[in-house]
Amino acid sequence: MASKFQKILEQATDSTLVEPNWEGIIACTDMIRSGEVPAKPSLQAIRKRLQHENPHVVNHTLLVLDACVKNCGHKVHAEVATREFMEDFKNLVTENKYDEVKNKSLEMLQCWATAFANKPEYKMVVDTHNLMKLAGFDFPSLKEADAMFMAQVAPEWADGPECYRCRSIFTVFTRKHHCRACGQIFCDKCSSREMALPQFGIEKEVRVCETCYEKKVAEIKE
Ligand SMILES: O=P(O)(O)O[C@@H]1[C@H](O)[C@H](OP(=O)(O)O)[C@@H](O)[C@H](O)[C@H]1O
Ligand SMILES: [Zn+2]
Ligand SMILES: [Zn+2]
Repeated sequence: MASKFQKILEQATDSTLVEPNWEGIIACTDMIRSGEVPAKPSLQAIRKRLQHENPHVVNHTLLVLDACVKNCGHKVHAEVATREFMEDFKNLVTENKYDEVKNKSLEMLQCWATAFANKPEYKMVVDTHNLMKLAGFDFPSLKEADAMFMAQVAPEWADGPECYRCRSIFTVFTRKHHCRACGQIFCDKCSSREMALPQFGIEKEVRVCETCYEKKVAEIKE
């Protein structure tokens, strides 16, 4: 499994990419979020990729990591909030010589530490942030989308025999699909819309259900 994830991760973080490979990034988060690959080996693959000597690879990997933290919930948070992961992540700021890598790492740590401020199970992230602040590292101010992330973390994908909205039973012809916003399971008819989810760091349009789509349209009209 991890090898399939490794392949997708390498495509999503290829050194020749001149802009984010959102298909690849979403494919990584979907594999973890759907449970197709276990979080632990996937985050170890990400952690290893963050040590790559090419700064472009590291920057693309940081985008994958940020999307995983914002979309895959506790199973990823638990892997990030470990001493080993935080030690490596801190080194991206203290050891990496590329400013783009340093700044992106500081921005991500700031967002996570803020989102995890009241979650003792992720104390390692908050402590790392505080220690680096005390050491004089200059953290950027939180982006609005990151503040939204603090309010709502993408829920785990639901499973079930029928569409959450119209209750039609899944068959070989009525396939299962998931809404990237609410994580519920739907038939194609009830989840044929697509939209970006900035609150989860997703800038590419992804599949969402009718309800989440209509909610977003209503918000924009307000
Ligand atoms: O098409 P299938 O072989 O049934 O596989 C489904 C697709 O991968 C769906 O992706 P999508 O939500 O992007 O459509 C995913 O949400 C379902 O969990 C999978 O069962
Ligand atoms: Zn339906
Ligand atoms: Zn939804």
